[in-house]
Amino acid sequence: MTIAGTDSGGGAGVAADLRTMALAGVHGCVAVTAVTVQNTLGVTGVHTIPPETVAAQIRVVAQDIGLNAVKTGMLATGAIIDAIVDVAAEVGIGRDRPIPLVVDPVCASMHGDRLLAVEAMTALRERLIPIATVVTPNLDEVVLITGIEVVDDETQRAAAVALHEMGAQWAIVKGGHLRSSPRSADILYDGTDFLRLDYERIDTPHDHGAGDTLASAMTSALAHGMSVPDAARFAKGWVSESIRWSYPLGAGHGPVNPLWRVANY
Ligand SMILES: Nc1ncnc2c1ncn2[C@@H]1O[C@H](COP(=O)(O)OP(=O)(O)O)[C@@H](O)[C@H]1O
Ligand SMILES: Cc1ncc(COP(=O)(O)OP(=O)(O)O)c(N)n1
Repeated sequence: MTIAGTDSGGGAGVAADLRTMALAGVHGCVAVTAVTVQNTLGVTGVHTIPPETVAAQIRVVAQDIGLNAVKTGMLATGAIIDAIVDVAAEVGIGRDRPIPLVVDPVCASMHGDRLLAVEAMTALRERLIPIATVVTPNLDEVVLITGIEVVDDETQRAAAVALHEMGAQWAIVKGGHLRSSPRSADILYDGTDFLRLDYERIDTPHDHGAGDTLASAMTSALAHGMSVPDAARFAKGWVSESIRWSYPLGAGHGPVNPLWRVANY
């Protein structure tokens, strides 16, 4: 299941998650948190869904279809986070529970449009991250959550340690925004070992939805029963090729393209 917002441009959020989940061989269910008015140039409107409706979407799917793994994306408000954390305890989602939880702590779009209210940062830090099986921030989110500015490998590792100490079972600090590096390397940490997930940096402005695609590929792999390190390796390869095959849609940042798996270009 993806618990996330919609993107009218179809590049990020629920649309990106469902594309990847389908191609990765799992049936994706949806709990919508917000409707965004969005294209490749940015977000111009947000309409949030009532927290009890978000919780109800999760509950009815858990009770009927069942859940093998869950991912969160744009959550919009602290009240929505509180509702998700409460229903997660009720149906068994989260670390040390039967259903693994991947938390992509989406705070803003790549254009700087706020997707999580400032008041929600405390609930994110103190309630959601502590129940995450894996948390997957980009570097802007790392600063907002931990106060650590990542500039190199050492600070990237320090951020992963801080997120683990906040309660996440595993932390992946994504290096996509570390443009000074010729590689695009993410660091995975479980409290003991660091795993570096390294890939060439692909030179394209069309990377909209990359973070969602990484997290939903990882969620799909966890739903198939893979371990977290194997799921992270799978997701890294998946998102890298999706960026390679991204396309120039609209006047801004076009979407990444998980259809590389099936399309004959
Ligand atoms: N230009 C790029 N080339 C290769 N991989 C990239 C590139 N940009 C981002 N990635 C990878 O895509 C994933 C999403 O990263 P990032 O862009 O930092 O997240 P977000 O979309 O949340 O801002 C990470 O695995 C990151 O390393
Ligand atoms: C509805 C919605 N959810 C998430 C995002 C951010 O997506 P992300 O994959 O982090 O990609 P970029 O914003 O970096 O393209 C979004 N924009 N909209």
